Amino acid sequence: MNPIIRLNDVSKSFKTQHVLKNVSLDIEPGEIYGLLGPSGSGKTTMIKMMIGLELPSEGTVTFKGSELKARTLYPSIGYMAQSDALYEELTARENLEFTASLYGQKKAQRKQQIEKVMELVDLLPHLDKPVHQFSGGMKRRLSLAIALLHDPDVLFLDEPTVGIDPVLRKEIWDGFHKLKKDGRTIIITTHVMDEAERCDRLGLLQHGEIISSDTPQAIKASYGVDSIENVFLKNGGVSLEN
Ligand SMILES: Nc1ncnc2c1ncn2[C@@H]1O[C@H](COP(=O)(O)OP(=O)(O)OP(=O)(O)O)[C@@H](O)[C@H]1O
Repeated sequence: MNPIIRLNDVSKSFKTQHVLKNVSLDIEPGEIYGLLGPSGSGKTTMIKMMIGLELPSEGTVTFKGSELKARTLYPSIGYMAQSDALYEELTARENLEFTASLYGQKKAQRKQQIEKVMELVDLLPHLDKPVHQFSGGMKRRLSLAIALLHDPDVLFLDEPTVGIDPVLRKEIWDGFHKLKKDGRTIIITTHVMDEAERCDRLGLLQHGEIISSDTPQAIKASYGVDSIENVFLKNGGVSLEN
């Protein structure tokens, strides 16, 4: 099977700072792939390169076997950035309507799709509330709903559950697993250990390098530790959740 995304010997520098070094990675269709690493290890940079928002300094990135092209890429991906890009004065519905109009969704289809994604993130009762009245966690969930609105087959989620309590986080993860069952591919960055364990495979980033890319079980077994956190500690790193 061809990978959805392939990073081939990718390095990225900002001026003299080498953020990623010789990263090679395949993301397979239908998997939930987690990028895990300490703050500043390059997770966001890597996601941005996968969707063409940053260019590699060296190496290549391909999407479904071809070089990245906005025209083919953007209709099939959903991206949730680390900071919410919401219109605070508008209601949740108006924010969603605006995005749906950019994707050219028909009015009849829009209403149903808006309700479906708001249900998934447990915000349906707040559809007509202005966004400035939302809590931080509600804004994250609305951003996630926006990323899902055009039914993309590949989702890039940069710390989607920051500020979301554990109960709701579990519900959102149940939603991710439903999307996966539907055949979607999900690439997600996280600092949270219980989320890491819910991924099919993990890429562990440390000092700009992928130190491991495998299932959580296989990674723990190869380091002889009982938690992913301990893989970093054993590798001379720091705790991830502080
Ligand atoms: N546009 C940029 N210009 C200069 N430096 C940048 C730029 N984007 C990222 N960096 C630097 O690259 C490094 C990696 O940043 P990145 O945001 O990818 O890390 P991260 O692992 O996602 O961190 P966090 O978990 O804190 O979000 C950081 O030192 C950051 O300051």
